[in-house]
Amino acid sequence: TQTTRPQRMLAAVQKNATRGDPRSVVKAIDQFCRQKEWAMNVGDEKGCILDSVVTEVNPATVLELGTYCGYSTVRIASLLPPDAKLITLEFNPHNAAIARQVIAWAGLGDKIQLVEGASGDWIPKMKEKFGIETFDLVFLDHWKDRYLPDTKLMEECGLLRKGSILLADNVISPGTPDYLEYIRNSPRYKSQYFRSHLEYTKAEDGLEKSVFLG
Ligand SMILES: CCNc1ncnc2c1ncn2[C@@H]1O[C@H](/C=C/CNC(=O)c2cc(-c3ccc(F)cc3)cc(O)c2O)[C@@H](O)[C@H]1O
Ligand SMILES: [Mg+2]
Repeated sequence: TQTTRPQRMLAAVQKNATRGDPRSVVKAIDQFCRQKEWAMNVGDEKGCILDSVVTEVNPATVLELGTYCGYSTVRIASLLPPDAKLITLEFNPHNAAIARQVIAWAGLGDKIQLVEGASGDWIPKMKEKFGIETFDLVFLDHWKDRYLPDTKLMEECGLLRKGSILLADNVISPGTPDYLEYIRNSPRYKSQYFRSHLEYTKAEDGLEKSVFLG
C-alpha cells in the first residue's frame, strides 16, 4: 500500500539520524527534502533565522501553531533552556502521529507537549489545561488564513505579555496578507521582516518577527 510523504520523511529520520541527536534529525529531514521530496518544513535557511530568534529570546514558554512532522518543533526545542516548555498544536491525527515519532527519535519528548487539536479550540484552554500564564515566543506555521484570527484570540485570552515575540513563517510564500497588514500597522506591535527563501527553493519567502508591546 502507498505510503504518505510524512511517513517517508519519518523513515528517512529513522534511517539517517542518530537517536537522541536533534540536530541530526533536522539534518536528515533537510537532506530528504532537498534530495528526495519537497515538504513544507521551515527548512534550513529560514531555520537559521528561527534558531537565532530562539537563542536571543531564550524562552521559558513556547507555542507552535502547526506541528506538521515536527521539524521546527525539534529545531526550536533543541535550543531551549532546561526547564522550558514547548506546546505544539496539530489537528491532523496522521501528522501528529508522525511528529510524535520524530520528536521521540530526537529524544525531546520531555520538553515538547504535542496537543492534537485545532488552535482555535486550544488557545482558550492554555491557562486551565497547561498552567501557562503567557507565552514568551509563538511560532506561527499553520494554515495561513488562521494567523490573524489566532493572533487576535491569543491577545483576547491574555496569552501575550509585554515583550512576547511572534515569529511567523511564509509571510511572502504562500503569504499571509491580512496578518501582515494587521501586525505592521497595529500600535501594539513592533515588527521586523527577515527576508529569506521558500524552503529548499530559490523563491522569496521570509519570517516576520513581531514584539507585543502590551
Ligand atoms: C484550523 C487552524 N488551526 C490549526 N490547528 C492545528 N493545526 C493546524 C491548524 N491549521 C493547520 N494545521 C496543521 O498545520 C500544518 C499546516 C501547515 C500549513 N503550511 C502551509 O500551507 C505551507 C505551505 C508552503 C508552500 C509554499 C509554496 C508552495 F508552492 C506550496 C506550499 C510553505 C510552508 O512553509 C507552509 O507552512 C498541517 O500539519 C495542518 O494539519
Ligand atoms: Mg511554513
